Amino acid sequence: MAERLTESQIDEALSSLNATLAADEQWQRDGDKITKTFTFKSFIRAFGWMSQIAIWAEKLKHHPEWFNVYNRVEVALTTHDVDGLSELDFSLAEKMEKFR
Ligand SMILES: C[C@H](O)[C@H](O)[C@H]1CNC2=NC(N)=NC(=O)C2=N1
Repeated sequence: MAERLTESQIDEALSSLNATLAADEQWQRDGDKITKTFTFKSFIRAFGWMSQIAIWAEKLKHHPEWFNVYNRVEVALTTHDVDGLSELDFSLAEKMEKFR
């Protein structure tokens, strides 16, 4: 089972996740979640990306909270099993960036 990360582990994981991302592309901390809004060229690009991520989510057994309107996908990652953030949230976030 996933383990709940401590505050300092979260700070470190978030810095590492954001290290290669532009200032306007950064993940944000929102309590027990990390969040980001992805914008694509079209709805079909957004939905194609969501389909790829859905397959990874099944593989990782870790699923995003997300909301899609047209070319925009608002993502929130959290680990319900530990009532907080775990390594899985950061692994899924990395996949999201990789397939972006
Ligand atoms: C048994 C199963 O792996 C768990 O219920 C998983 C499924 N997907 C999950 N996804 C997320 N985001 N948090 C969880 O705690 C979680 N738990």
